[in-house]
Amino acid sequence: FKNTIKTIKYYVLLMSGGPGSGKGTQCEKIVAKYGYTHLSSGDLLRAEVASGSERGKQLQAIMQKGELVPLDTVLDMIKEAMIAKADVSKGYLIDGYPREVKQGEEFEKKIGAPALLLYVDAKAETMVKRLVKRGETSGRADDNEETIKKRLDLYYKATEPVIAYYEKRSIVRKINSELPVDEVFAIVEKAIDELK
Ligand SMILES: Nc1ncnc2c1ncn2[C@H]1C[C@H](O)[C@@H](COP(=O)(O)OP(=O)(O)O)O1
Ligand SMILES: [Mg+2]
Repeated sequence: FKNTIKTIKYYVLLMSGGPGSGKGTQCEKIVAKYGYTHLSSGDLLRAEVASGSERGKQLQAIMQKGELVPLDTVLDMIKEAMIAKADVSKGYLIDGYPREVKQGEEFEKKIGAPALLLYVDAKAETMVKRLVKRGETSGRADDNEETIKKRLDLYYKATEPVIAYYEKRSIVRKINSELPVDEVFAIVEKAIDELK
């Protein structure tokens, strides 16, 4: 690659929040309005597996055993995807990463400091309700009540501390995601526009 990550001066926005809080829904609207490059760590991993590459095969083996994909692998994939879009990107929207404080620290070291963290916040009860409903049509194996409980536990244990970590730098904007989608987006827009 000709570009290094140093040439990437654009905004990095992190999208954080619990499972079912509405991250994906808001990301879609952000992309439509601002044209940012949307990178979802889960999508990147699944695409790598689907490509049949050597790394994809290794990832698949790890995931089949139910183990965690090494932190460096996920981060390298995000970084490569960022570099690949460096010439055309207006900014990056990173969805679902970092999942734990360690991942946030590594992100800083290898990529840089994000400009904003949108903390999409909904009550546990609301997230469960939305995921159960999403599970009726999503075809996602993890949208069932038992797995949802585990994902929520992991979120509160590992991911919420990430928000506290960035709060110290005052880049966190808390978004009330109990509201209807368009009202949530109005708050998101305000937070992004304040950056400019
Ligand atoms: N503000 C809102 N009000 C009502 N339903 C919402 C909502 N935001 C999202 N949803 C619905 C859409 C999905 O079926 C479900 C989960 O949303 P999602 O965007 O897929 O969440 P996430 O990506 O955070 O897991 O909830
Ligand atoms: Mg999502």
